Amino acid sequence: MMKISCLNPIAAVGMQLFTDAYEKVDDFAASDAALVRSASVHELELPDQLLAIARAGAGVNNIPLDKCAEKGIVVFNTPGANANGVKEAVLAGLFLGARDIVGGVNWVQTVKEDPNVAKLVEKGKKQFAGTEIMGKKIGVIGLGAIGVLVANACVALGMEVYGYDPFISVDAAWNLSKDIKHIANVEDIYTNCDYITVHVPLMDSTKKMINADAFAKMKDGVIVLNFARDLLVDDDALEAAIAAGKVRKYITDFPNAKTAQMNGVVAIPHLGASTEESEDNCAVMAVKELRDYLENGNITHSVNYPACDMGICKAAGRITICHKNIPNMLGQLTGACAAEGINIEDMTNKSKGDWAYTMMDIGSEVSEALVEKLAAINGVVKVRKVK
Ligand SMILES: NC(=O)C1=CN([C@@H]2O[C@H](COP(=O)(O)OP(=O)(O)OC[C@H]3O[C@@H](n4cnc5c(N)ncnc54)[C@H](O)[C@@H]3O)[C@@H](O)[C@H]2O)C=CC1
Ligand SMILES: O=C(O)C(=O)COP(=O)(O)O
Repeated sequence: MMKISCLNPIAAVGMQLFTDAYEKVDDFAASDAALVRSASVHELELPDQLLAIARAGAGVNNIPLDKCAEKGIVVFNTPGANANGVKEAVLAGLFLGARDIVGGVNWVQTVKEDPNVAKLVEKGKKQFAGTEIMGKKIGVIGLGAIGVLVANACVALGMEVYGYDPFISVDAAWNLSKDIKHIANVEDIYTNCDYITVHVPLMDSTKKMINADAFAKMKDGVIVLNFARDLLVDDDALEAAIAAGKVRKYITDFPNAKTAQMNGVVAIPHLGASTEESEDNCAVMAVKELRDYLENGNITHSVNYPACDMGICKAAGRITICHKNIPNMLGQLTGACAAEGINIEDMTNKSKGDWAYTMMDIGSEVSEALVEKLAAINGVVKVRKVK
């Protein structure tokens, strides 16, 4: 029986997809596969028997991807499954930025006991007035699942939309409204836009991408939205930019010890994906990915191993191998089969960066001897008898 642990609560509609062949356990150390949302896996010891981790969500900066790859642990995420939830939260953020709705709502609480509250409201409201969104320029940095939805929604709101993503996927490009201005140099977003919203993953290359240089180029009174990850923004530079009046408001779904205390910051408690729909979508997609990997060895939406799909095994046996993407691996893998007198009926080999994955359907049952031979090859990190 496969043991599954959850490092965060995962929506029931997903968990129900596990059959009787699975057992839910509390102990990560005892699990064959794990599901996670935002909990950090970095500090956890990765157990030897762990085959896969599925992130029910998009961002995988809470998972040690390289460490997992080295142990043959395939990490999945659920691209796009919570994108609409985040888009709607970003739209809420836009409206919270345009007028001081948060300040106004908080102020009403301070005068709510006054019998003249209705009159006070009319007198006091001007301090919370703002601007309209229609006709303003917004720059969307990162045009993936979320960025595309945000950009298109902003077009529908009557905004002038600038989109920047040097690595945009073909799918995302197809889905982008033709009214969006394609920006080749992110500086054009900084210098032109009234609103800037960031939708890129947190990686070494994007850490603190919104820094003092970026703020310096922005228009005075710009509103910056960050529904991606706190570390994309340099907090010290942000504080200075707010103090200087450069940034009118910073709307973030990722408050931290510094930004939560800053004036001019609207701090939302990471609600982007916290909708029933997003939670259900992510859980269902994550559990389906895990099951297909555990039961068939197929990989869909992995972030550290290549996509690889041979459907359901119709041969006598199926064996899968996680290995380094280095020369002569295939020769050695097939050689090991030949040495055992095994006929390979079908096979697939794919690579992604430093790592590769091979699936072999063979004409006989997978023997222990074959597993041992394959596992002994230099560069092989995990061998699994799937059938
Ligand atoms: N607030 C929340 O609850 C949520 C936040 N997120 C965050 O949003 C991020 C984006 O999510 P998705 O759109 O689903 O991911 P995605 O992978 O579909 O899109 C990310 C896009 O960023 C682009 N990109 C990468 N580096 C870039 C750079 N330097 N400049 C411009 N573009 C760059 C990529 O080409 C890709 O198109 C996630 O990585 C996560 O950190 C995601 C879901 C929920
Ligand atoms: O999917 C993401 O990247 C998110 O940030 C959502 O996080 P959550 O699943 O709500 O803890």
